Amino acid sequence: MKIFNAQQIYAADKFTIEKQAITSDALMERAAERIFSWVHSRLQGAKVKIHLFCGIGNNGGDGIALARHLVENGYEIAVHVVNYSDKRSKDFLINLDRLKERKLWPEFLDSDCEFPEIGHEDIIIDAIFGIGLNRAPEDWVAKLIGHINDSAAFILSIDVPSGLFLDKVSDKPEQVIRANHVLSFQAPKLVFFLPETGVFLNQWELLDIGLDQEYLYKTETDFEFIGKPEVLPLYIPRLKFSHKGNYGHAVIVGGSYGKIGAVNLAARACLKVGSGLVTTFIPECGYIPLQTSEPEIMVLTDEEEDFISKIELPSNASAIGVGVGMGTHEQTVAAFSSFLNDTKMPMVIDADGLNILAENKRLLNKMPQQAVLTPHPKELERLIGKWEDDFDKLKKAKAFSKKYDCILVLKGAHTITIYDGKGYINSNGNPGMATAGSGDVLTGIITGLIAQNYPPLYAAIFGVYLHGLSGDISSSENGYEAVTASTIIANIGKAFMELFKRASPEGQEQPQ
Ligand SMILES: NC(=O)C1=CN([C@@H]2O[C@H](COP(=O)(O)OP(=O)(O)OC[C@H]3O[C@@H](n4cnc5c(N)ncnc54)[C@H](OP(=O)(O)O)[C@@H]3O)[C@@H](O)[C@H]2O)[C@@H](O)CC1
Ligand SMILES: Nc1ncnc2c1ncn2[C@@H]1O[C@H](COP(=O)(O)OP(=O)(O)O)[C@@H](O)[C@H]1O
Ligand SMILES: [K+]
Repeated sequence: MKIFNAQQIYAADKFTIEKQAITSDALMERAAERIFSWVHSRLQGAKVKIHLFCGIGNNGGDGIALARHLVENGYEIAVHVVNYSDKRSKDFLINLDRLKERKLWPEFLDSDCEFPEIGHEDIIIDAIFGIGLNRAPEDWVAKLIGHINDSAAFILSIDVPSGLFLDKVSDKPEQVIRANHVLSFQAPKLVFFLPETGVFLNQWELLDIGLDQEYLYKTETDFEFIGKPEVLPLYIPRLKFSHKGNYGHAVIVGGSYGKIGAVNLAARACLKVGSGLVTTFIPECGYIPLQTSEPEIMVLTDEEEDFISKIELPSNASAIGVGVGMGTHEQTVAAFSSFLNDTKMPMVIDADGLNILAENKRLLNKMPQQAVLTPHPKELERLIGKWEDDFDKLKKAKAFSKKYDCILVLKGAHTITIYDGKGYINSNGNPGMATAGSGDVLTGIITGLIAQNYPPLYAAIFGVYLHGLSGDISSSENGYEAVTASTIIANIGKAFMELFKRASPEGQEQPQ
């Protein structure tokens, strides 16, 4: 699903109005009707007090139009207009008049007003600012936002939490609404997924307001939200008359004394995503534990007991995952360096592989084309340097990916895969996955997919989704705390099965 920026949304709005020959007020009415039916289907006329805080632009207009629907359906409401500017939008004014025609007079709040009392069981509709926010709110508006946040009432934000910019991080977090739920129009916003801005909302949902589909389809975006519909077409089916030779030979290079487990996890993940053959290349000390615990996995060893000093691959290797648990011994650095000189095979680089690259930046130019790098935030910082905020991070990551022709997988709650100027934002996964070794599993998954001939970008996008889905199945069975890297591996099979379930008319999923 595409993630549009504010300019693109405004353009879609304009295009839709022209093509459908409707007024902008009709589009606002559509938006308000969608919000109303969402609220009404949940509250079912409950006698709960609803405070609507409405700005004077179109976001406020949505709120005012919603107020009319609520009052016509018997809800107990209080409408507070946050009068932060004289420049009221046309559709705000149209809807204000309609409200007044129904004998409902909003309370106007300004810089020297008293803020309304809000009970902790009340509901707040936040329609102060939408995607038009372009500067920090004035002091009194910021204080009002603080007052709303402190109320402990349930906050439903319209389109975006008010005070949240779409293209930068607010330097004053207390000036942003902390929404329990956001009803956003048509498409998700990038800010829902970044660590510094996503914290302002618990959940989000989309409301279809009928923006022109052709326009949305044709408009190229910088970011895409990756769910099941996006990953399914990437899947490569297994063929009846195939044999293990058709599914590639994945090699995991890594491990050091005390960290052989990382290789074990990555290699098991390679197998579980369907790699035909899996070999590990590890220091001698890992031979017996790995060979005895994982009969399906072949083991090659370094001459050194505790670390890697010279990397050698099986002759028919088809993809390499390098770096997990590898350490940064100087002989390992030398081995990795000459390995990069000699090998142009598809490669996933993680953990100490990334740390070695960051310490020896000249090696970056030796990476094979479209190498997949899977840094967590600290590793990313070592590679691309410090960033000012999450938007700057994305900009720097895109520049890095372009410079070195690599695919960057920025791991986090919403992992973002970057390539060719575009970001693919993963939709699933959970905090249970913040556990030792879950990144090693991801490295194995992506390596195992590339070994089977998935193009590296698709392997990264598909692999990240599959990893998140396996993590979600793990937590749904055992809770967040009990998710371990091994349970994620154990659920990869179920994750594949889940991918091929389709929704039945009743909304229950069935196998395809
Ligand atoms: N296609 C869609 O998705 C549809 C979207 N719709 C809705 O429209 C919303 C966008 O509406 P909007 O453009 O009127 O902007 P909004 O956020 O209400 O701000 C109002 C104005 O405030 C100003 N301003 C900015 N910052 C400020 C500040 N700190 N302090 C004071 N003033 C400030 C700035 O004007 P300026 O003063 O800069 O000229 C700005 O224009 C969108 O989020 C959605 O809810 C639907 O109605 C239907 C279809
Ligand atoms: N809060 C979270 N929500 C979703 N996924 C998460 C969360 N925290 C971590 N993960 C995922 O878990 C993995 C952790 O990777 P990493 O930090 O490299 O772990 P390790 O080094 O222990 O293997 C990443 O794929 C990341 O996206
Ligand atoms: K809002």
